[in-house]
Amino acid sequence: MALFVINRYLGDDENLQEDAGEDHTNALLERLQEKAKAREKQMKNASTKAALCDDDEPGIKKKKKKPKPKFGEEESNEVKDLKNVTVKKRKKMSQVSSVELDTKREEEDDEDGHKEIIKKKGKRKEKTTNRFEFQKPAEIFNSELDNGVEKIAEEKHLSKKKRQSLPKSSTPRSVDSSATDSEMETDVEMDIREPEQKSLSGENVQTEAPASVTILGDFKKNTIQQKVHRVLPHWLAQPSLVEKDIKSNLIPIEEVPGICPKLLRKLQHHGVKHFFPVQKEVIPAILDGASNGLLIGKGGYRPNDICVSAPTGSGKTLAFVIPVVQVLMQRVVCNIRCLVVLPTKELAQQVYKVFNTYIEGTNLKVVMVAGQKPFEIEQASLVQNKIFGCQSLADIVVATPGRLVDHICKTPGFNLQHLRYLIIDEADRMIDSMHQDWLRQVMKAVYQGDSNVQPGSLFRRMDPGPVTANSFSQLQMPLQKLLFSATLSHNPEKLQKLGLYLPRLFTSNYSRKENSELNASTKESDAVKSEEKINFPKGLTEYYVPCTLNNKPLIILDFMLRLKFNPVLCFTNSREASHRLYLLVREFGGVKVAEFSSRLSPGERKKTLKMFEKGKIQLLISTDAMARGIDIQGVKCVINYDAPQFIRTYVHRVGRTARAGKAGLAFTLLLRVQEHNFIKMLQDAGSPGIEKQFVDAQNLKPLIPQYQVALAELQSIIKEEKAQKRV
Ligand SMILES: Nc1ncnc2c1ncn2[C@@H]1O[C@H](COP(=O)(O)OP(=O)(O)OP(=O)(O)O)[C@@H](O)[C@H]1O
Repeated sequence: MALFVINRYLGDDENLQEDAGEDHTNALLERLQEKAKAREKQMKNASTKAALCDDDEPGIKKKKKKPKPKFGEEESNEVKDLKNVTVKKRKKMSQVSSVELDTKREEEDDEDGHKEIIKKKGKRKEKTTNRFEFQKPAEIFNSELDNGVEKIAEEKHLSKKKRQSLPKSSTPRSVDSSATDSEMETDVEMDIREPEQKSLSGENVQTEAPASVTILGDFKKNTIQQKVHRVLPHWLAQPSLVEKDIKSNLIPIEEVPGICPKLLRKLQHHGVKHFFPVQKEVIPAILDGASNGLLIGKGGYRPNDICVSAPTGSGKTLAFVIPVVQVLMQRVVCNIRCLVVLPTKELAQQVYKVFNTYIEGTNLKVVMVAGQKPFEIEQASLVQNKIFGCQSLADIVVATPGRLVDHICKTPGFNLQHLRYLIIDEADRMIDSMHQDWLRQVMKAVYQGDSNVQPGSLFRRMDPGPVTANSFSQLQMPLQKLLFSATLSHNPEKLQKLGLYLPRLFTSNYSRKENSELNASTKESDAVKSEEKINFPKGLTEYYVPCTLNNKPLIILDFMLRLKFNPVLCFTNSREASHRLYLLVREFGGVKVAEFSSRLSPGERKKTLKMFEKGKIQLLISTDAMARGIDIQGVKCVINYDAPQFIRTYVHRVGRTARAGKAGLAFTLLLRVQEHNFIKMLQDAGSPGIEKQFVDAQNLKPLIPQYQVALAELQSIIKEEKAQKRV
């Protein structure tokens, strides 16, 4: 019976009858023992793996005892074992792949019955524990399990001791470096991290998935080149160099080729015996573009457009006035051949004056349309109505963009079809004002007569388009754009807005080293640097004066009364600030002061400028209306009462002194909070260096009583002004 039961158990019942005997009984018993051993081993493995999963929890104490498998449950235990192996493999895979897979692994773990673990533990802890599982050799892990919680506690104690004995820097802290010591000590993870660290340094550590496992979607970390290196167009990368130092690079006017004797005499008559570096380079280039006369370019080709970037006060105005006057002197019929566009009325007035000086004694006529005079008067100065049609009265028009567009749209006979030169002064500022649409209007006016040109006409103007054999077969009446600024952008995207034709760049913002670097491999940072670098006038000395909001006006008074700076041009950031400071200094007394801002009418502004030029005003307080281009002889000192926000503004403000190779001083009053950023802005722009200039508080003390009185006066004046405004 016993044999029968054993045979049934071993699944041999069909042989029971045939093999009955003593040998057979012994064999059966042996097999039974083997089977029992195998089952015991399986059970042991199963319980170990279950404990392994439980051990994921911070409290290993929670290790659950697995119910003993019953007969007939072997198969299900094997399946469980297989599942455990799969979980391990998956975890190994997840370590190899990126963090992105973590979420997926969480889901997989969930499916495998590890929900509780994931819920209870933070993500950081879970990752650490998982890593331990794959990297730690199985023997260490099993022995820990065998010895139970007590052994682990013992090890914890030992490892803590070991850590304490190690120097701080050598204590390995990988993931949990941010956690506090107390946090780590309460966590069993720290105990098991010790062997992990050891295994990390060991050679046999298996960090990759086993060869039998195929990892789908595995990837290697490739460094992707994210930055697109910018390559400057050749004309920007290879500009013509304009020397920065005016004084040591003067050239006698006779040595510059192509200037007619009449103009040379005129130059000498006005005290110009030498050309400045920018004039030496640019005048011949403009003359060269018209070497075949006014109506066709050199060799019949359209001449290159020209961009000039040279420091403030370096003589850019004369660099375009002289060649334009020389070329236009050849004209027979009066038509608008040159249009100069500038941002402000005052600047237009100044350039108009220079043109007038050099057209004297020729048939040329220059007209200014900048809103200084009523619109009708400007119209009458531009066009004359005759029996046979409208006749232009101007060869050269100097204009501000707004007024120019008004005349293009509203003045009958205002004709730009014969325009030969379009000069854009303060070009960077004019690019910024492109939203006014003035350039499109001008170009439309220049090419509008295209369809009306007679078939037999010798010269015609075609809308610029692709260069074809046909476009070359016609003689083109060229339009050449000339751009000037002290802070001309070298940014091709910005310049592209101007629709330049094969431009040539003349610049002082340039060094040979920088250029060769740019040329070899135009790194973006280099390109940006060269783009932002600005040249300051050689004779300029820059200072900044640390101040507080309260002592700012006192510092200005100290400069004027004690240090006797005269004449001083002082800039504020708003017309209100200009007005208040003007009133305060006026009420304080002892200084001839005036203000210059849009508060004044154009007439008042003109008068103020004249008085300042004549030395009748010691301190002129202005907004940025005067920052650009204004050329006032003898300004020895510029003070930035308010620090400018942009480097371009700073460069143009301080550029009102140290002009034409002379010396000049620039002071900027800086609040403590402004100092760092301001100095950095200047350094980035390539300033030769700004020095700190302290004003002794003792020097300001004697001014305080009178200053208090002036302040009280100022308050009542402001109140009155506000009341008047309301009425
Ligand atoms: N060759 C020269 N010889 C003597 N003086 C000159 C010469 N060229 C220009 N100047 C004088 O230098 C001063 C500055 O010239 P200009 O106004 O043209 O400078 P700019 O480069 O246009 O300055 P900004 O960028 O500030 O407009 C003017 O007073 C001008 O008369």
